Amino acid sequence: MDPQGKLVRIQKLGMLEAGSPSLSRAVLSQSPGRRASSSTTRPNVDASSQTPAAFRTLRWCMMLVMQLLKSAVRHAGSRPQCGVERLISSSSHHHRISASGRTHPSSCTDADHPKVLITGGLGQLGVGLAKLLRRRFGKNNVILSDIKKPPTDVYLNGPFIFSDILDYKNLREIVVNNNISWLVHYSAVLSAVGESNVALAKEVNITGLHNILDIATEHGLRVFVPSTIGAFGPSSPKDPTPDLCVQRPRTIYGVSKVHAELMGEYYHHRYGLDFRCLRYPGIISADSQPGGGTTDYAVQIFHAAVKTGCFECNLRSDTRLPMMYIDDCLRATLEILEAPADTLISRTYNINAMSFTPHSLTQEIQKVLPDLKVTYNVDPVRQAIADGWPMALEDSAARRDWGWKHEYDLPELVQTMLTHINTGNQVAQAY
Ligand SMILES: NC(=O)c1ccc[n+]([C@@H]2O[C@H](COP(=O)([O-])OP(=O)(O)OC[C@H]3O[C@@H](n4cnc5c(N)ncnc54)[C@H](O)[C@@H]3O)[C@@H](O)[C@H]2O)c1
Ligand SMILES: C[C@@H](O)[C@H](N)C(=O)O
Repeated sequence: MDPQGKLVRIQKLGMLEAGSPSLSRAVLSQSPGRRASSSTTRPNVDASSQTPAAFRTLRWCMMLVMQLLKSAVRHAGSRPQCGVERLISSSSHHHRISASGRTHPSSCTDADHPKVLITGGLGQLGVGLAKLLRRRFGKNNVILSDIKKPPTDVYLNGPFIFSDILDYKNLREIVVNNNISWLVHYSAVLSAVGESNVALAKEVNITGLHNILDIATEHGLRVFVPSTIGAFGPSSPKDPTPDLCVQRPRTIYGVSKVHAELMGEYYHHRYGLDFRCLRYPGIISADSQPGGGTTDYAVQIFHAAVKTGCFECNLRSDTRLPMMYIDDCLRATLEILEAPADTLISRTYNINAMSFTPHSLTQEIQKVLPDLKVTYNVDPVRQAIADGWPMALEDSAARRDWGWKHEYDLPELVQTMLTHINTGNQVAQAY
């Protein structure tokens, strides 16, 4: 790591940015247009005597055009969309991307698409997001990365690279060598694991985030960092929790996520970083396991219901939390990544889908599997965390600004999860 060098680079970026308007003012003050006003007092001269001035004018015009072209190229680099896509995303209020991501126009070549790096990609969400983005942008344009060894099917399904977000130099090398234009930052230590290893959570969630933001700023990347219902605390309004309200979380996970929201927004305003952030509810998925959070029970109960018919829940039966099916979460992520910058009134949005308690989830699963038995053995650490979290998120700004709309409520969630897990089991048994 090279904090000193990073600071100097960021300062340089700031100076360049702050310096550019005065630079253009200086160029303009020397412009022939300004000189022309003084030349109006000159006596009439014939065309041949104007040649040096005309030449200077021409040269100045060419320089101006070059400047404009350079800035257009820079701009295109930070918002990499081909013409057809730009049309699609500029109407994203009305245009819905299917969860399969198959709406992308065939006229775009691989080179027109963003080149995406996903950090922490082998957790609950990364592989699914890579699938969705690869369908949309092409297999080779989406690189998964993590510090773990990928399962063979993941390794074979598209580019995978080792990346430790705490290794600044290595991260920068990956961004440069792969011409990365979008960065999805999924590496994190989640709420329950964070409470059992605060030092690790601080390192990964705070130092790691600093590396990501500095590299994204240095290379003009669009960067997505997920936040969470865990960014709120016991003193936040709970039902529903608005986008803007008191945020005093009591976990290191929550503190680090509020820090991420604020740092990202600060870099956006200070350096023009294209930072985008969604506060996810607890995410439910069938074919990937949760990584040590407070909402994990809501995934584990489905597997237990299908495999053994019994489940021991570590939260109280009346603990109501916001939850979302993974397809909705990943589609929201793609939608905010593609939203035209001028539609984003804010850089951090709540997204909401459904809320349930262990009891109401059990009842819904019992409609399909009536023999399911759930007992309760409350984990005080997880329960204390959940008691400080929202019951529902207020997400009208996301719905208004970039057309967010969830598709899965509790009955669809239960049906889809049970179907996926059953199908997965049948496929596994067939081998
Ligand atoms: N899953 C949810 O319910 C949920 C809800 C809200 C927000 N989020 C956020 O979404 C993101 C992804 O969540 P997830 O559930 O996939 O998390 P996860 O815990 O399942 O996966 C995190 C990944 O980060 C990796 N990682 C840890 N240290 C690293 C390092 N030094 N360098 C690179 N990678 C490292 C881990 O190996 C792991 O694969 C996280 O930022 C999380 O906070 C998730
Ligand atoms: C809610 C979310 O951030 C994560 N699933 C956790 O429980 O920690």
